Amino acid sequence: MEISAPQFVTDWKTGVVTGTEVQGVERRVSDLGGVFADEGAFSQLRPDRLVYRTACVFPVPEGTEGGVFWGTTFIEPGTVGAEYFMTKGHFHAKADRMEAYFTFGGTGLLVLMDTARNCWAEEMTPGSTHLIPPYTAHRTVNTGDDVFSFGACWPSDAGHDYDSIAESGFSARALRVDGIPRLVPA
Ligand SMILES: O=P(O)(O)OC[C@H]1O[C@](O)(CO)[C@@H](O)[C@@H]1O
Ligand SMILES: [Fe+2]
Repeated sequence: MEISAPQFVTDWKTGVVTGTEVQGVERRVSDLGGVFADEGAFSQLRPDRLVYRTACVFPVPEGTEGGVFWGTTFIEPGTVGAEYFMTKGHFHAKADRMEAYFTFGGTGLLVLMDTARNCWAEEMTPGSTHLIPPYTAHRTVNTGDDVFSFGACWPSDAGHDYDSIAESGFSARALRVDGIPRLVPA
C-alpha cells in the first residue's frame, strides 16, 4: 500500500506553512481603526504598516460541520502608545466552538474574555499550548521585540464574530507598564 508524503509541513520554529495552498489576511494599521486605546499615538503610525498576517490551510469550505482549519498568525513587534500590537480578536459566530493555539516563536499573551466580560490572560512562549473555551472571545498580543508566531486549529463551522468586539471591546488591555506586560482594566 502506498505511503505518501505529508499533505503540508509546518516549521515548528517559525510557523511557516509549505506544501499546500496557503491563504491569509494581512492586517495593517489602516485596517485597525478603533482597536487601540491611544488614538493620538495610532494616528502617528504609517497607515500601510503591517501589524499581523495569517497563513491558513482551509481543506473544506467555511461553514462545513465537522472540519477543521489550520493556520499560523504572525504579529509584528510594536506598540501604539503603551499598548502592544495585537489581533482584532473575536468570539466565534458559533460561540460554543473551541479553538487550540500553540506558540512557535516570540512571546505574547492570549487575552480571553467570557460573555460576562470577565477578562484574563495566558502567557504564550514557544511550545505553550492553549485551549480556548467555548463562548470566549480571544485576542493575541505580541509582548516581545521579535515577530510573535503561533498556530491555530479551529472548527470549520466556527466563523468569526468581530462585531461584538468592535462594539464593546475587551474589558482589559495588554499594556507595557514600567517595561513589563500587564493586563489593565479598559
Ligand atoms: O481573526 P483575528 O481576531 O483578526 O485574529 C487572527 C487569528 O484568529 C484566527 O482567525 C483564527 O480564529 C486566525 O486567523 C488567527 O489565529
Ligand atoms: Fe478564533
